[in-house]
Amino acid sequence: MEREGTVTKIISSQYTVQTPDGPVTAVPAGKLRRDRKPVVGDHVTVSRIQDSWRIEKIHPRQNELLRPRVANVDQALVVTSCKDPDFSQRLLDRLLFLTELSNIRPVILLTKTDLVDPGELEQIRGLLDLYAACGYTVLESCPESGDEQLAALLKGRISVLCGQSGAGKSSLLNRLDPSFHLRTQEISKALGRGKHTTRHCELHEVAKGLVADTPGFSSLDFSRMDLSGLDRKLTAFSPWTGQCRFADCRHINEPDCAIKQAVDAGRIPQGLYDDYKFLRQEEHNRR
Ligand SMILES: Nc1nc2c(ncn2[C@@H]2O[C@H](COP(=O)(O)OP(=O)(O)OP(=O)(O)O)[C@@H](O)[C@H]2O)c(=O)[nH]1
Ligand SMILES: [Zn+2]
Repeated sequence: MEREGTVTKIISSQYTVQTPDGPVTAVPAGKLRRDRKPVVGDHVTVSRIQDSWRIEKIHPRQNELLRPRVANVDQALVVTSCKDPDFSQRLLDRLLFLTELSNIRPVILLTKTDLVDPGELEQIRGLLDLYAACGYTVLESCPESGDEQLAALLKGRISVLCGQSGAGKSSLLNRLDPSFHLRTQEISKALGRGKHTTRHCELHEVAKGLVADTPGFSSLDFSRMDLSGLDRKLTAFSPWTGQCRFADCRHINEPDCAIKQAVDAGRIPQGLYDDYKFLRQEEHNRR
């Protein structure tokens, strides 16, 4: 008997695989133990041999996040608070860059809208409207709002959350599923495990989707990253890809740059472009 499923949890060599008939505990076939071990999020084929299940095959990965180790991430919820911590466009941009560099679709999720006065909220919403206009999905989540839109977005997908400490990641997941506990670095520090913890990430069912219990992109360090493909991966730039005069345009100082023209026309948020430019120049200076 064979089944298709998704790996949701790994404890030493025991893999929990969620199948349409429910979870099974499986052990990878010998060749998978040697070469390419399954990770959480992997779509696999399991077969039943007598009383035990074996993972026979790992299906090709659509993407793979290294920290936490999760494959086939459909989306990263970029949790951005209005206050405590203060709204930061620069941080938002950097998280968008990181998710898109990893071939993961970002969803911008604004939280703590109740903590700012109406004028400030209007300003933040106005800015995020520009992100929505250039292709990003933008949602708000707060205790009073109800989270139907967010639930619909999670359903049937694998999601990772990211965002500053205190931005409201665990709060919003707890609203959707009171049993959910997001693991944080603070917790592992408190337990004295430091950053070398080898505990695996686990996927939990929330709103009929799977959500990683460890936040992603905790490091905003771009210094060892290859940013050369960033412009082609950015949702905000994608309508203009290939329209610059030079095929290898970096969209910094080049003439007839379609990206710079789109920024000047207000089609790409100026701040997002400035943050892009800053990173590319920083990368250039390191060489
Ligand atoms: N007023 C208000 N407070 C909120 C809201 N969402 C979260 N909080 C509060 O903000 C604080 C931090 O929220 P958490 O959900 O723990 O934030 P987190 O992103 O999970 O933080 P880490 O665990 O440090 O990564 C908590 O005291 C929450 O009660 C909100 O929409 N409105
Ligand atoms: Zn250009």
